[in-house]
Order: sequence, then structure tokens, then C-alpha cells
Amino acid sequence: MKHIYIIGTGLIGGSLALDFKSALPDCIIYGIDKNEAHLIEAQELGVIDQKATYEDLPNADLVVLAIPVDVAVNELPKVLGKVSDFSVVIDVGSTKQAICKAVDNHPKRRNFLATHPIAGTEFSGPKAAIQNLFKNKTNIICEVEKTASKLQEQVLDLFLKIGMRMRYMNPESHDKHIAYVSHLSHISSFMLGKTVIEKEKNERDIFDMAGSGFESTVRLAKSSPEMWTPIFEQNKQNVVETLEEYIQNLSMFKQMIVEDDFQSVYKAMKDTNYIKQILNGIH
Ligand SMILES: O=C(O)C(=O)C[C@]1(C(=O)O)C=C[C@@H](O)C=C1
Repeated sequence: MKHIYIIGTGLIGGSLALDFKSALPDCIIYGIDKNEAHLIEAQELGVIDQKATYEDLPNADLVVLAIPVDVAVNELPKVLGKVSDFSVVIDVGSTKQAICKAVDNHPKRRNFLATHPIAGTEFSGPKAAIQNLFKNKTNIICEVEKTASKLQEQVLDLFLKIGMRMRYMNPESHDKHIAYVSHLSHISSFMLGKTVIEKEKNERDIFDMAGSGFESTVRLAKSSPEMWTPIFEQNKQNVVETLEEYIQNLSMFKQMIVEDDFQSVYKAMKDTNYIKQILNGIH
């Protein structure tokens, strides 16, 4: 893994570049980005070693696609068409069915591994790249059996080196379960932010009243719409299904308050406290 190409030098691509460089100090990290300003910034920040183009891809040992999921679906077949038989291409997108389907019959399918590192922040661009973002985090690997075994090994070994644990899933299960947890959280946060902005016209009051409770629940509303719109589009069915249940819960909670049924209000919150055990891994 000497020549590593990162397509998309934002938060995830940039953070992987930093960790790969620490894990493999002799490797050269090349950046490819249609946003020239990002590319320059990534180089100035030392996130990438050199700028590159698609013409250089035959030289790659590893190519990482860290671009919005709609762009990734279009770019992956082209990238696979450029790389050598010995190189491996991975994506890191938040949806897995569309990307796996896009290359299912590609002659270089065995050179591709679908991955989803469950790590991120609400920030974007090369400046947002941070070291150790992936340490002790899970990486969901899809359709591993469709990737050449030697290439799987190389990539999985690199992810282990940067501190990740692997979990294997099929793309359908991935998209369903990620909608329940990650995608719904983002919608909830975006719409919470929207409601507060619309309801509280006085920005000073928002600023002064925002304790860490508001700050933590609205954190994801700072995320990039460029990244999230195509995720919701590609995972529409699962997102809508999850959203319906969430809306039902919100309506039910409202109804309990309207009807002065505070015993049920208490119970709904008490039951939900169980999330603490789940997230602590005790269950
Ligand atoms: O923590 C955040 O800010 C994130 O948005 C990270 C997060 C998530 O946990 O939902 C978001 C999308 C990625 O596909 C994986 C992780």
C-alpha cells in the first residue's frame, strides 16, 4: 500500500489520509478533488502529499472514494475502469445498496470493497480532517465475498491498524439499520433546528437559552446538505418508514401531555433511559 489516492479531500477523506499516513509512514497520499480550493487547502494542511488526477489512477495501490453518495455511484465505475488489476478501490458512503448495485456487473468488481466507517463530525472540508477519528469505531463492510481475498485482506488490515473493528452486513440490512440510527438522528436534528429558528425569532434568545442540551441535540443540524440530500434520496424507503414511526411517537407524546397523562409521559421517558445501557454496551 504505497500509493494511496483519496478522491474527495473533505472530513472523511482527509481524516483517513491522516490516519493512513501514520499507519504507513512510507506511503504517498495523493488527493483528487473537483474543488480546486479544497485540494490546495488539503496540501497546505499536510492532509495530502500531492495533487493528482484520474490519469494517475493506474499507479494506485488503494483508491478511497470519499465523495457524496450520488457522485460516488457515478464515479466508481469510471475509477474501477482506470485502476490496475492489483489495486483496490473502496467507498466510505453512508448508503450501500446503490453503490454495490452500480458495479455488480463491472468487470473489475473484485477490485472493489464497500465500506462504511461509522465516524464523523458535523463539519466538512479539508480543515475538518482530524487524526484518530476512526479509532475504536466500527466499520461496516458489505459484500466482502465479492472482493478478491488478497485485496480484502490488505484493506481490512489497514483499517485494523487505524483502530477500527469490522462488522459484516449485506447492503440491504446496512441501509435499513443505518436509517434507524444515523439517518433518523440527522433528520430529527435538522427539523429541531428549523422549528427553533422559526418559533424563536429572537436570535439573541436562542443564543442565551442554548445550554449544552440544545447544543448537543442540534449539533447534527450543522451538517452538510450536499452530503445528506443524496443519502436521504438513496435510502428513501427506509428513511420514510423510520420517520413515520418517529412522527407517531412525537404525536403520542404530545397527546399524553394534552391529556394530562403524566404517568405515561414519565413511563415513556423512563423506558427510553434504557438507551444508556445500550450505548454503554451493557445489555
Ligand atoms: O457524528 C456525526 O457528526 C456524524 O454525523 C457521524 C455519522 C453518524 O454517526 O451518524 C454520520 C454519517 C456517517 O456515515 C457516519 C457517522
